[in-house]
Amino acid sequence: MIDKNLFRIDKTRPVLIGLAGLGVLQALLIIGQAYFLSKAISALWNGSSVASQTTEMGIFFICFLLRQVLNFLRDRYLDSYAYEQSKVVRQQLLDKVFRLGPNFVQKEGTGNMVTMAIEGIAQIENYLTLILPKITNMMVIPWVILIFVFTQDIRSGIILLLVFPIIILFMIILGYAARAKADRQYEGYQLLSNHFLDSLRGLETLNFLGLSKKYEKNVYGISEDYRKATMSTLKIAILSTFALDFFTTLSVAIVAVFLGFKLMNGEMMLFPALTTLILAPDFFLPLRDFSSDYHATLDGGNTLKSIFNILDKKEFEEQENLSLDAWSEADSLTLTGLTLKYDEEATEKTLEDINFSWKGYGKIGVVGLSGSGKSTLIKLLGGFLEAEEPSIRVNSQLTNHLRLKSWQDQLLYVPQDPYIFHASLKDNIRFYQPQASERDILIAVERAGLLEVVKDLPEGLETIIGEGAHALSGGQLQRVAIARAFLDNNRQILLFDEPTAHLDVETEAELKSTMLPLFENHLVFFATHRLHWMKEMDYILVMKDGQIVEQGTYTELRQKKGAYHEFVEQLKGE
Ligand SMILES: Nc1ncnc2c1ncn2[C@@H]1O[C@H](COP(=O)(O)OP(=O)(O)OP(=O)(O)O)[C@@H](O)[C@H]1O
Repeated sequence: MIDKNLFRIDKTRPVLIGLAGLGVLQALLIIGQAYFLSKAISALWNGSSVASQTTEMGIFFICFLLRQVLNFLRDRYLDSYAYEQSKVVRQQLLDKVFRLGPNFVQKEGTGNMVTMAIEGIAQIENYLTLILPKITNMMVIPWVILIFVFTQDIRSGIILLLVFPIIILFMIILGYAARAKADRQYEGYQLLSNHFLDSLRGLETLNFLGLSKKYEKNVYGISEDYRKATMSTLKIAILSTFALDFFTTLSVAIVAVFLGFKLMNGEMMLFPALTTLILAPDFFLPLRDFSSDYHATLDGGNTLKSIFNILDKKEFEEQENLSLDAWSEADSLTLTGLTLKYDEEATEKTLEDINFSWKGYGKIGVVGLSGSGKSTLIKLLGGFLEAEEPSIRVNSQLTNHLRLKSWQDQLLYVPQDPYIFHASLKDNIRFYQPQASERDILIAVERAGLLEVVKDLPEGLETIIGEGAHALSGGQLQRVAIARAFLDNNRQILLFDEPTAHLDVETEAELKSTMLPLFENHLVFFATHRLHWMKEMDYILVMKDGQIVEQGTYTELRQKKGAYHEFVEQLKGE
């Protein structure tokens, strides 16, 4: 009955034990309330004066007050416990997502990850505050009350005992139905999050293609499905509350009827009958509480399950930490028979039998048709992806991925579509070098051909760019990423993935003359379709269908008239 995932949250066990102890205390107070109230009423019934019952009434009120105080303190503690623990879960989720890398987020869907980390965590907080006390109350309070009822009237005790499993059975049946519905609802919710973000991101394209109306209907359709799934979960929730209320009320009524008969036949005194009758609804109350909140907690339970599924995902294998000082002429990188799949279940390998070796500094061009695996190779070198077997050797260390601190500390990666943070242009440029001076930033800006752009910006370098702020063109964004590279000369390994794809020929030519000196005394991997860069490269890798089909210097490849030559001809023909 208890969600196993709860035990993966820190301190759940001691909290549950503490709550169980509180449950016993609560049950004793409930009994105290019923006992002293019945005592006072039966004494009054038997003709005693009100003044003579002040002690009983006083104890009744003390029990009542203590219950409220206990509930208040418990809720306060649980609020802060749930808040702290959900914060921990969020942190664990974010840490894990960072370790799993961008490919994981792409697979799961950014929208889904964002809602999971924001709204999902709020649902977990709600789940923890509701579910923990309800479970413990349900497991403790009815049994303490039942023992007491048996001491007062065995027949009433038997009735309560018999009805309890029937109600539990109903709860289980309806709970399963509700869970199935809630699972569907959660799937709908994930789909909706991803779809909504996807549509927002693609708004420009959709508008351009005249498809925005169609997509609007699509988003509407998905949100309608989600609404229907929610309503159908609610129907089950309402049905189960009704069923539970019906059964408990009926059972209390049966107890009352039997007690009434006994009273009329003179087989029982008013005091025990009244105590039993007052306690009967309290016997069922924890069950009703649990059931009425059960549905409200299903979302939280589902999110917790999804987050733990992510936390259990296999990470890049731990490697002995590579100790690599600044990359130098003496260092070497070797890939031997390297294969890679994006998805473990996929049958096709994205990179296959990659063999390549390099020592020291150098400029390595990576060319190939679209989809040939250039970006994948660059991502592997950036430590975002993992090879199937340990087939990467950095100096003497063999590894299957390059997510190694001393490698990544030297890395500078300029992707096809660089990410620009919502921050000033200046902060975006000095991303790898937060301490860089204004003067150095301006030099980098000039070398990246951004000077004119900076002059046109309303607040120059201080202009806030990125989402929700001043928008830059694709080419300008790429130049911001290149300026980052100009600014940080300490990073020895430079990875470029189509860094000039969005630039016009003139701007690219200008940039090329400033970028090439930057490549000196660095290890550079430069993936591109623009073949004029290849003349400047020391070595070229030609990729096709995930394999390096040819490699060598520019002159060697030109003379060979093999795959590179074919590729050049193919591009000319396009
Ligand atoms: N995140 C991903 N998950 C699964 N498959 C992927 C992913 N990214 C790329 N692929 C697949 O891997 C193969 C190689 O893609 P890659 O992006 O490396 O090619 P590329 O040569 O860089 O192409 P382009 O020049 O168009 O950027 C393609 O078949 C692509 O569909």
